[in-house]
Amino acid sequence: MTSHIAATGTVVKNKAIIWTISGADCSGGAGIAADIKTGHNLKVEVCHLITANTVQNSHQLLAINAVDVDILAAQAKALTLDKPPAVIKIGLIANQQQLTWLVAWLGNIKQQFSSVIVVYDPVLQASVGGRLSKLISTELQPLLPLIDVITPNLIEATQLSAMVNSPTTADVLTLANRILSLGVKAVIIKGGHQQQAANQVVDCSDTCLQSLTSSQRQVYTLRADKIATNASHGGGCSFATALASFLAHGYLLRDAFTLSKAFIHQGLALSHETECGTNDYRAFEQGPWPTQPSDFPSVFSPLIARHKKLPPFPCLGLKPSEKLGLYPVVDSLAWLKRLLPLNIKIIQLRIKDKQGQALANTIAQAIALARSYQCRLFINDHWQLAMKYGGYGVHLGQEDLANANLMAIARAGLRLGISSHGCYELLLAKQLQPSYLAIGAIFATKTKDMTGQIQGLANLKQLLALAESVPVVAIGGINTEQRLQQVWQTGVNSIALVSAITKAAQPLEVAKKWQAQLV
Ligand SMILES: Cc1ncc(COP(=O)(O)OP(=O)(O)O)c(N)n1
Ligand SMILES: Cc1ncsc1CCOP(=O)(O)O
Ligand SMILES: [Mg+2]
Repeated sequence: MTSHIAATGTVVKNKAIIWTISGADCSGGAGIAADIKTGHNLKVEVCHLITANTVQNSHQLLAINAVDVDILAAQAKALTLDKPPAVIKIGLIANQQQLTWLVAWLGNIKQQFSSVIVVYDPVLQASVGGRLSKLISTELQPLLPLIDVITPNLIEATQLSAMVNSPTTADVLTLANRILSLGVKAVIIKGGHQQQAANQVVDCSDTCLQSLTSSQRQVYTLRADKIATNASHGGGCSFATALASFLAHGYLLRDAFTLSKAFIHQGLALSHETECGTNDYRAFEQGPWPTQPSDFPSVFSPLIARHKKLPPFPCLGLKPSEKLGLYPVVDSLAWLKRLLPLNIKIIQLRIKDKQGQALANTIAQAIALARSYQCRLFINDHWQLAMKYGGYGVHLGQEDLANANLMAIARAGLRLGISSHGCYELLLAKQLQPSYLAIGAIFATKTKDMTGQIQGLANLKQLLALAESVPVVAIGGINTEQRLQQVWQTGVNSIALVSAITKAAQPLEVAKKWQAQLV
């Protein structure tokens, strides 16, 4: 959402704009129709450039009439002046002329609007059967370096990767790596096309491989059970447009991917519920912005695979509906000594500038001190020392998790709090069954570099719903009473503060006053 000041002086919120460059399916299931419905449901404005008019029904593709490239060029020119895109989603490219124009035009638009993101769903075949495009996959090569995210299914991914290597059977990651080597910045390979026998649960995993730097690649794998329904016409188009919409709203790729998979799961589940015994191939059911935890996928990662047998971490010992309230995060024993007498229920020691014996001594004393006040003390990062000195709990970030012995922490009976920045990380952390989930940064903060990871209040509310019964701590930039109240009203269990207390002129007064507001 962007905003501008209107002539009246009021701030006008503009909807994010996406463009879809794709074919029209007269049966209303796929292509432009799906894109407009998805964009509408996901609260973006959709401009559409139609590449071809197709004649198809639920059973077959009968004809295709490609649109003249001059019309596409004129539409692009007119819209660039009026409604510049945040994200461009490309679907059907009908022929070589369109491809040649698109490659030249995308090169220009990316220079003109450096932040524009291009999502490409490589539609060559119609799902009702028959070729939609005159192009063969090798001809797509010049387009690929202009693409930020490509979203092939397994069959399309195999065809694309054959440009790099002979099409031998390969695992999904090998396919994804080959596709990245063609110049796209990220690939999401959709695994939903596996066949499903009656009453059989089929795992439907989608894999995203993102190139972060020339040598660094990041994998995200999301799993859901396949839903048996005939209402999946346009599901692929809807997935790519959902991704475009969430990216246009400013979500990171990992979160846009997670939300898009939830959107598709929700739509398939909706149609499954209303299925009435017909075998007709029907349009994918478009639902609203996904919020139900049951629609969200599970995260699969090496960390999760290593922790299949991890028991749940101990809970925080709260009475039903009791909240932790104020959660000061401080960096010294001196701060603990000042704050613990205030009767706070939770506090964190977050030391970044000590090592060796000095660090160990501080942590040992902190644990003993907090115990004497019966306060829940979480030690940030230093889980071995927290275990060694019989601490109450540890707080770990997502990067810290990789190097921590979670089984040892759990077996030692320590509580675990985990940081998360968005829905992908929240779902991952939740699968480890922590004692609490932290969500941040809610607002911009000077305490830690959180570039690209500011959640805002609306997203915090959505993440809270996904956390279900796990207590949520909000953190980051909560430094005014107004912000404190806004965050508290979302229903979080606790609010963590660093600078609002440690940089306050009268820290104890602030801590007391704010603590009294969080009941
Ligand atoms: C309550 C709470 N939430 C988040 C954090 C951040 O932890 P992490 O991501 O590991 O970053 P560092 O604090 O280690 O810089 C936290 N400490 N506490
Ligand atoms: C450690 C951390 N993790 C997410 S935001 C943040 C810093 C919070 O500090 P402040 O309360 O001063 O904004
Ligand atoms: Mg940490």
